[in-house]
Amino acid sequence: MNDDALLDVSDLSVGFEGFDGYADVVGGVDLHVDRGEVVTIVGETGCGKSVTTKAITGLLDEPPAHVEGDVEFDGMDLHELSEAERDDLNGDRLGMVSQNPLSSLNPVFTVGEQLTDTAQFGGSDDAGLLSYLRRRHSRSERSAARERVLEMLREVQMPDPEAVIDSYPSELSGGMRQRALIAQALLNEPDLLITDEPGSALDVTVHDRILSLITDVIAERDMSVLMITHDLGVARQISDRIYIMYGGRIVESAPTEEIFTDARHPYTQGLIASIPRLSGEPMAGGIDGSVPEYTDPPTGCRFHPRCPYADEDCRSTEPPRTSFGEDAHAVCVRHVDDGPTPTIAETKRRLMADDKITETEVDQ
Ligand SMILES: Nc1ncnc2c1ncn2[C@@H]1O[C@H](COP(=O)(O)OP(=O)(O)OP(=O)(O)O)[C@@H](O)[C@H]1O
Ligand code: NI
Repeated sequence: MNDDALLDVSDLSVGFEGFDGYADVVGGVDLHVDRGEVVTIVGETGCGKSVTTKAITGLLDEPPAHVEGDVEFDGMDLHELSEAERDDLNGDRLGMVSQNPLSSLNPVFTVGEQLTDTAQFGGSDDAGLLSYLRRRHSRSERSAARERVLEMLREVQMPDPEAVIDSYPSELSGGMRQRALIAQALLNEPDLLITDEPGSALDVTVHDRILSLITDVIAERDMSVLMITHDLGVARQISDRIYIMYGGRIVESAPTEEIFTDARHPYTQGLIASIPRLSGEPMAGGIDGSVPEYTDPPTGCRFHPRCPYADEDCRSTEPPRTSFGEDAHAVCVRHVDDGPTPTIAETKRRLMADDKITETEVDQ
């Protein structure tokens, strides 16, 4: 679809078998990240951002997950690769920083052992293979790799890197573990870095520091980045282009500034109206309601139960996708229909009016 695309995802869908039935989480996701481009996926908690990135990087167990669609990285179809080829790619050309550093670092090896393996052998986590590879490589190669790890730990501003390199993950604070993971992802100078809300599990100041670290390392490198965040303000600071996700669907995408000047989807507009800096007086509590139940999702447009413009069409039919220029689109019936065109001001007015109605109902 796009010659410049380093990562090209089309029609990705992910569901999970579970006790409550089949959860139809992600569907119809098309996205691309061009060479040198920084792209974010933004959406509320539970909207399917992590599931999307895990499906892209092959981190979901199938079953219970069912993944369909095409994922191409530099022209290679990722689903066609063997597990070994995939491991090679993952620690080498594709760096991943996950939302939960504890589950990504192995508790039984020191930070130095794990990162030095990554520096020498890429992304394999096969213990047998790793010990074989270690025996085959010389001590001088090992110590050169360790030196590289130390350098990278310094670059991510790890406090006391000489001590940290011989520590176990459990001996580090949450922020330090996150820094170790960022260092690991960058060790082999990946072409694409995928980061899933780095630091979101940490307290606000540590989170802010991790974000500013990520911003710095991105600025210093010519790599492509796919970053997940629930914070539109962060996306604005960092990215060239933004995808807005709701209920496992991409509902809008556009170059970053266009999202803020010309937001076209009522959900995007609601998110913008919730940011104090952008909207003057923000809507208290954001958009009313919560993300859908994936075992029984709303019919038609998944956003319709929360949308201040929803009508019968929205409840009964899948919304169409409308393009605006080359690189922007919105998935909302209002853009092909005669109804009111959503503007941020109008959406905010309606959402706040909805708030009031709910409050009165509660009072009674
Ligand atoms: N392994 C799994 N099995 C079943 N359901 C899952 C699994 N992983 C995720 N889900 C469900 O998929 C939905 C989307 O989850 P996901 O983690 O992608 O959200 P998110 O947008 O990353 O949210 P957050 O901002 O909180 O990280 C949730 O309802 C979640 O319960
Ligand atoms: Ni997530």
